[in-house]
Amino acid sequence: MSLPKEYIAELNELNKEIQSKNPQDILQFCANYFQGRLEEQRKHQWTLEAKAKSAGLNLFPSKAVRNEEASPLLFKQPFTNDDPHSKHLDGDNDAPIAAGSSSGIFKSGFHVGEENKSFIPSTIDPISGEAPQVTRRASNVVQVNQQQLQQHKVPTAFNANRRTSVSAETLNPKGIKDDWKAPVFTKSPEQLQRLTESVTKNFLFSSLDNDSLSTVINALKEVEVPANTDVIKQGDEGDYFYIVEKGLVNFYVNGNKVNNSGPGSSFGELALMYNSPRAATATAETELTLWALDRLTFRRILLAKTSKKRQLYESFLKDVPVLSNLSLLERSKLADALEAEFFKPGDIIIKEGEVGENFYLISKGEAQVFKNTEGLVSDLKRGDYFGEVALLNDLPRQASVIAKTDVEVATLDKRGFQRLLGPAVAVLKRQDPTKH
Ligand SMILES: Nc1ncnc2c1ncn2[C@@H]1O[C@@H]2COP(=O)(O)O[C@H]2[C@H]1O
Ligand SMILES: Nc1ncnc2c1ncn2[C@@H]1O[C@@H]2COP(=O)(O)O[C@H]2[C@H]1O
Repeated sequence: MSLPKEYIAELNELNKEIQSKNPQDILQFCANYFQGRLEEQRKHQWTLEAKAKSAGLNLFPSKAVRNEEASPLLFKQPFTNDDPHSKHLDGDNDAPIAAGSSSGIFKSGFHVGEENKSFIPSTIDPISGEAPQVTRRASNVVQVNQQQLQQHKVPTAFNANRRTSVSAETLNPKGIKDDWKAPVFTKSPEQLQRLTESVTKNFLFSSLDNDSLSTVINALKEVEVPANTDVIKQGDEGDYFYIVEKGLVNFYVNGNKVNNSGPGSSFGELALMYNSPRAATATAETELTLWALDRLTFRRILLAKTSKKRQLYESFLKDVPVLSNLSLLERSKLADALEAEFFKPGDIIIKEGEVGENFYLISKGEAQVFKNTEGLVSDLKRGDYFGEVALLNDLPRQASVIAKTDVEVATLDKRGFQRLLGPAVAVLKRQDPTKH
């Protein structure tokens, strides 16, 4: 008997993931991977079912009596709800969405291409780890130290090799009622103003509608961290996601400095997204002002929103030839960062000589490339890309790109381009149209 096609396709994807991530704990990696795939598929199915239902169709008649409030999910979870591994002290029992602990989608600077890695100094963590005292500066500003941060870090017996936490509660698709309410930390007008500035600098928040944005802003808690303090320790369980308002943070993996980040950036998303141990130690180089978002609000609001985009773009990205070397996880992260833009026939999408800020993939329609000196140089269709030359070489736009029909593009800004295209960058460089 030959094996089912879908099974072979899944295994091929998994093999690619394993090749690119080279995980140490193969079984845990595979478990996470398949749990992520299962959840994606289940969510997709659930969305289809909900859409069909609103159109008066019943896609799955045998499930017609499903009790939505009690069980929003269409398929059975592989582990039961009372699986001991799904319990967290904060009552959060959300499930992972994908596998691996690689670079984040939310902060610039990780996931840099090979050529950028050489800029990262390899220094040893100089941090003493001594815990200063906790002081309260104002009722709604908490000054923390390691000891206090440690209090958030629940299971003390946390084991990196434990089975991934799984339960019936996932990202809670819209419309499903439950008792969860995001925390609210009252803020002064001055805090609100500072927070709004930090939040608007962070592209993660750009996809939020007004309600979600206000939920997140309410739920953020201001945290002051003294210099030389570990905000996150590699291997711990994830509790908070952080946005940096002021100061500098260094990241260390196995004692080696791998990265740093400053105001407007964010960190601590990987463990919350993938239910994996913290991938790095984050240490305050200077005194920090951070905004902390609890794990559940992060997953329920921020992650749920980005997942929508993921569903929208993932199948398109699979068919883009230049991205064929990207792993499933890399494609998911790219999908999260893409924004749709629409053009009418004759619209100038890119103008020769201007400064380049974006990279484009055509998801619908056709466009044409013109050079002032040569006229029409090429035609572009769905799956083609443009706008890479200026970004790769720090040059002005080398040609104009004009919509021939109605065009929809998926666009990525410069930071996303450098951070998220991974192995595709080498292909883009090889195919540079100005060098052929
Ligand atoms: N090179 C890196 N590898 C892993 N994590 C990094 C890196 N640079 C920055 N980080 C951040 O460090 C954080 C540590 O906690 P998380 O794993 O939750 O999320 C991680 C990322 O946000
Ligand atoms: N022959 C060509 N010369 C220059 N740009 C081209 C050519 N063919 C296609 N292009 C695309 O047109 C884009 C114009 O903006 P960029 O220079 O950023 O990137 C360019 C390429 O993606």
